[in-house]
Amino acid sequence: MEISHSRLRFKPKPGFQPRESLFSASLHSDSDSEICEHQDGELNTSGSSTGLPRPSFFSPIVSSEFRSPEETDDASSFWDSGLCSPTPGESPRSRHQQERRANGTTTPIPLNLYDSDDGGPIGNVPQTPYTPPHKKFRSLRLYDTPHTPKSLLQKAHRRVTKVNRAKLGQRILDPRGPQANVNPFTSPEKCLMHSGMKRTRADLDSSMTEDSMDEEPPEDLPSCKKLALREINTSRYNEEFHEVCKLGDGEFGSVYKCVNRLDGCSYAIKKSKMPVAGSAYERNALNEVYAHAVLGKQLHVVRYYSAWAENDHMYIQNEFCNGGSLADIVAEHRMQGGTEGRFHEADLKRLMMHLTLGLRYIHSQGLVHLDIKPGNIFLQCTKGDNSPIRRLSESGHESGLDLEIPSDDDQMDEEVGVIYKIGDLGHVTSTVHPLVEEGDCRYLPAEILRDDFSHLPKADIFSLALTVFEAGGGGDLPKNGPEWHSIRNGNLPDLDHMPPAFNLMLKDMIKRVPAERPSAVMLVHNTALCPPGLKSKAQLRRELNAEKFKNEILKKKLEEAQKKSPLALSRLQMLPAGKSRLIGKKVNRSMSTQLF
Ligand SMILES: Nc1ncnc2c1ncn2[C@@H]1O[C@H](COP(=O)(O)OP(=O)(O)OP(=O)(O)O)[C@@H](O)[C@H]1O
Repeated sequence: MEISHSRLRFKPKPGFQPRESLFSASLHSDSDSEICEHQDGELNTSGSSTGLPRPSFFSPIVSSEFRSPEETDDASSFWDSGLCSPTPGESPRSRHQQERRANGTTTPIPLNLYDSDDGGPIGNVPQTPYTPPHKKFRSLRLYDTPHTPKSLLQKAHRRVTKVNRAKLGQRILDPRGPQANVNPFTSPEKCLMHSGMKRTRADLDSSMTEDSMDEEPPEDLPSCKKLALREINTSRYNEEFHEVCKLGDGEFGSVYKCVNRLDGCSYAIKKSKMPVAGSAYERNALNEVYAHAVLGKQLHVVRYYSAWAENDHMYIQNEFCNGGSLADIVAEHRMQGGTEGRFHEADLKRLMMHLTLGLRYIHSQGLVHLDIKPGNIFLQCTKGDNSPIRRLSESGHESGLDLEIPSDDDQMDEEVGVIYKIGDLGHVTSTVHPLVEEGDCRYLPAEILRDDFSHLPKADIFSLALTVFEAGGGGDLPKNGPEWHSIRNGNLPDLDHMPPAFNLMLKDMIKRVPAERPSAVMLVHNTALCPPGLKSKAQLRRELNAEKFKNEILKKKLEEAQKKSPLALSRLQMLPAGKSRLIGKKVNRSMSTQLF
């Protein structure tokens, strides 16, 4: 199977005009916005290989006239980094994908294209040059996110009051356009609460489809179109956070450890490397925010606090994971080599269980992650040693089978040791109407490349197996070639330090036929992860509660019986169990006998 070709699926609307060429009309000629359409609405962007020019509507061009020096630097460093071509008209994402593909680190990405800004009809964008965000827009922020600290809400409220409450009120009630985003991943109930009106799952699902994203919403429903980021620019980063250090760089953003000036807690704040407002990245960045807002409440998913747009950059405030990423640990292990160069049995089982619980939660919300890999797994080390490596080798070697099975209701403070968390939700999509952007090809199952999205949760299961295999010392995973295909045909070498049941479970998880792979729910109960007799704290707590409940019921029954007939009961209580009467058994009524 050929796995390195590039396709971008695109459904042009009648009267389509590339947005970038519209808002940067003063800077670029029309030739920049040439689009080459193939049959079936497929666009070929790999201009170099086909001789076809690339489309320009992904170009994240923001007029430098309107950028601050800092922004200009950020943008130019992005160009310099080689992640994106400064050539007008070239898609930064497609260019990056080409590079990753050249390095063999990714597979073709059938990216569904929309208007880069609001997913809606592009033709209704006023044909005026791009104007910088007006001051009054600063007062609008993503204040309705579930985890925004109260103080920020109050602060935002105060600012709103200062600006002009009456005017803003008019804006919020303005029927012409959206005043707050509608999260496409929220459940119908939440959306109902948000909108104050009834919406069915079908309504919501349809809001995720390509076509409906381009349609005008019905009059009585809140618009699913997005507020452009530049409309909700605010200034929070320096005002509310003290930047401690850079934690790392990703494809789209840099992540910084920051301390909130008010609550004194550390957070990981991801800042997009380049201005995303109006670019192809805006959709991706918003997708990550939507997913985090819906999923960030589970112990094994990196927690989300808030997100905002600042200088057209996207900022996402997440839980700070003090143990770094699993990829860092795997890299360290490799350097150590030998038997030290891998997770030991207990650690590997723990890793598998935590990630399975995270996936079980994500899948239960009707969503899939689609980019499970060591680089997207983060470690939280609680109580004591902050060094995950030391902690891991200690628990693996000395404490034997240190397996606890945390459940959703387990509290963080009860956990000692390492907690694994699923992060980087940029690829998350709905299972009902998926908009699939493929993740890292090393962890990707073959069916995704065939555009078979009928069992998306099983794609996560496949990636999880390979992630665990790598952490268990399975070695570098192939990016393509015969080995890549061999794994997709169900051939995974055994991890020699793991029991046969565990190796069998990994093999089940990578089965060729996705439907035959176990679900996350099944994995949680797999005896290879949860041996019989080994009960989690939560399980023990549940059983204890059930016994307490039974006791309460028995007590009540006893009290009632005592009230009804205290004498009879006391007699009964005195009788030995199983025997009603010792004297006069065969006589219908008791008789008193006179001895003298
Ligand atoms: N919550 C976090 N806590 C601690 N460190 C983090 C956190 N999130 C990210 N990092 C660090 O920042 C680096 C980059 O983050 P991340 O991978 O999420 O960025 P990205 O732009 O989404 O990358 P990509 O899309 O290429 O996977 C990570 O490798 C990790 O070291």
